[in-house]
Amino acid sequence: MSFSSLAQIAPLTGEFASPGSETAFLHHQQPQTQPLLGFTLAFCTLFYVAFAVTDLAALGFGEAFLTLFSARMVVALTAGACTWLAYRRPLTVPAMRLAASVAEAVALGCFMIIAIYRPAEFHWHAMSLAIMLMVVYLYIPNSFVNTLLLAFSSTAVFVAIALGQGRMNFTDVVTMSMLLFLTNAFGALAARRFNRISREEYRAQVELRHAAERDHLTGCHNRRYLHEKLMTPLAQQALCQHARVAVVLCDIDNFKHINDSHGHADGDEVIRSFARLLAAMTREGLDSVIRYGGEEFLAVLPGATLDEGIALAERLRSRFAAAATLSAYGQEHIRTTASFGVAAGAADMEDGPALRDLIAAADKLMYEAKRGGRDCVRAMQVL
Ligand SMILES: Nc1nc2c(ncn2[C@@H]2O[C@H](COP(=O)(O)OP(=O)(O)OP(=O)(O)O)[C@@H](O)[C@H]2O)c(=O)[nH]1
Repeated sequence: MSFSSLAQIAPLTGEFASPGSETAFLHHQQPQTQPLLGFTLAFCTLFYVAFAVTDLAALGFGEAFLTLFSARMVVALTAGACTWLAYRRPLTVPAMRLAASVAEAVALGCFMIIAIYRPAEFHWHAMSLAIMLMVVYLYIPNSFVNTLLLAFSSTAVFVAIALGQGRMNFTDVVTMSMLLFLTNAFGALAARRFNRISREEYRAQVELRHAAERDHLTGCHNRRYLHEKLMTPLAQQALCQHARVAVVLCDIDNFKHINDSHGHADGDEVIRSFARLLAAMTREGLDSVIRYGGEEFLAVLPGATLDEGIALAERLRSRFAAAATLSAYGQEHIRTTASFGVAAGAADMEDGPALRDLIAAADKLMYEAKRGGRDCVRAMQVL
């Protein structure tokens, strides 16, 4: 199944409907979103503090000014701490969202105090709130639901304060409420659009990577993946963490005969069923299964001993020989066998053999198995 069909985007939020896809996306975005959170909070904090000048102009120096200044300082400290965390610490996605939500809630909460202390300027406050809402919707990375809750609840509180103070006439309150509602509506639509576009872009990237690294017929990795992901010095270093490695090279027996007698479509079915068996018998996320040639497969088993490699090959051999593949049109059962070459060695960069040497050894062993009558396993420890 393709990633597109798995990773559906929810129409309401613009986020992936499946939590697994959403988490994978957020992890992928983390290196960009964390500095963005830090930058946006630092930038907004500067303005928040600078606007203390307007408190001074409106209230003069006194108790009310100092109260508002303290509120602005609380925002600066909270946002400052979150900025520091965003720049200095490798945050998890939930931690980053918590930091964003806390900073937003404190800033919007303190803004309500400012509105209460400066009731004569509600028109200006409404404009400031509209700008803050846009920042919340578009610049501070957070989940769509968190964003919506914070933005709508702060708007509701703000309108309630305006009504409670009774200094604005009814028409102004209605106009202001409608304008703020419009700000929220367009903010939410823009956030949803941004969510959708960034996820569609990510999905396209995953699909492209998948197409470049996978074999179309079986879904197994292809030779490009083997060379670019498993045989690089970096991959070899990662392999060294496992101390040892085994490889199993498998080749379906007399495959040309299957093609000749049943046709290529049935031949494809046999290849697919062998690939499914191999994928089911290897460890997901640790072993790599590669379609090495037409009817040849390679399994790379990090951490496996020679005996473990042989055990896997034997299990595969007996299961495949016993199983029958249903032909493409479901009319026949096709039976065949496979031959295996297993090579294992230490994954030590200095002294141990490289993956390339193990594959070459397994290849020779597989041909020995062919010469030995097929449907058998040949194995060797490569020092
Ligand atoms: N149906 C199908 N056939 C393929 C595919 N890739 C390669 N082949 C065929 O697989 C056959 C492999 O034949 P051979 O290399 O002679 O091997 P074999 O008949 O399995 O003989 P042994 O390996 O000696 O047991 C060739 O006829 C290829 O055309 C594929 O994707 N689908």
